[in-house]
Amino acid sequence: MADGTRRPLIAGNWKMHGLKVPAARTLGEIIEGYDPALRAGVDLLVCPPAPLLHMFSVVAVGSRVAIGAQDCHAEPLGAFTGEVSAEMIADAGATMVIVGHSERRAYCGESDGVVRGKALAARRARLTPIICVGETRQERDAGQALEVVGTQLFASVPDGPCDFVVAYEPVWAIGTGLTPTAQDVADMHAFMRDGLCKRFGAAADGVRLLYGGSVKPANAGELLAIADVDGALVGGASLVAADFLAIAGAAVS
Ligand SMILES: O=C(CO)COP(=O)(O)O
Repeated sequence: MADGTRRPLIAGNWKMHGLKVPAARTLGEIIEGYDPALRAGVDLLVCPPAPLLHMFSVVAVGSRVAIGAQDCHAEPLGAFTGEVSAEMIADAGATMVIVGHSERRAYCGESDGVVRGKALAARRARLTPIICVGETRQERDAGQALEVVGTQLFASVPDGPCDFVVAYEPVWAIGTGLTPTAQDVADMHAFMRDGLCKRFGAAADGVRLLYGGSVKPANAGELLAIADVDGALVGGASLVAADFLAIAGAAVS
């Protein structure tokens, strides 16, 4: 549960889902459902695939639903075929960007150093990075979850201001319907908060720590009630407006 000074954030990571007509319909439903009661207590962010960023940003103007990207390149421009810079994302109207998602770490070989470079690029372009960390099943079973996440966090988060969000997403909980116990999430989030406070001092109290991995309307209440869980990074359930809004509702109830 956010402690009162941190406004909860419910972020939808659409991954590689979304063609413009049905996607615009879903975004419209999310905007419509973001009623005054939700607006008073929770921030909403939708992260569509890059080709939809500009359209989504235009559609969302005035709605207070924020739009974010799923990745960015570390360089502002250059000969990097197929890549999208943080500046381009900001230019498209987005305000946040996910970096270091475990799917990119696994499929694109992104190291902590690469992720830190992307977080710095986000800062340069005045985007808020959502820096993702999380252990594999094997690492958790070996009792190494805290150590692995602590190392990722330390090496992926850049020095400087506390202008970032962190998402703890256990790899084994993503898209599987499995979630850690409430105690395991509480322990991990307390551990991350402690690590950030040791490094950044009191400013780290303001950093929002999201949980991600099989968040659904049915389990959102329990997960969001955990101390130091300041919101959720939602995959599959964010593709259905009613489910995404129900998860947001759980953040304010
Ligand atoms: O990877 C995720 C969000 O970034 C989580 O995905 P699911 O909610 O589909 O498990």
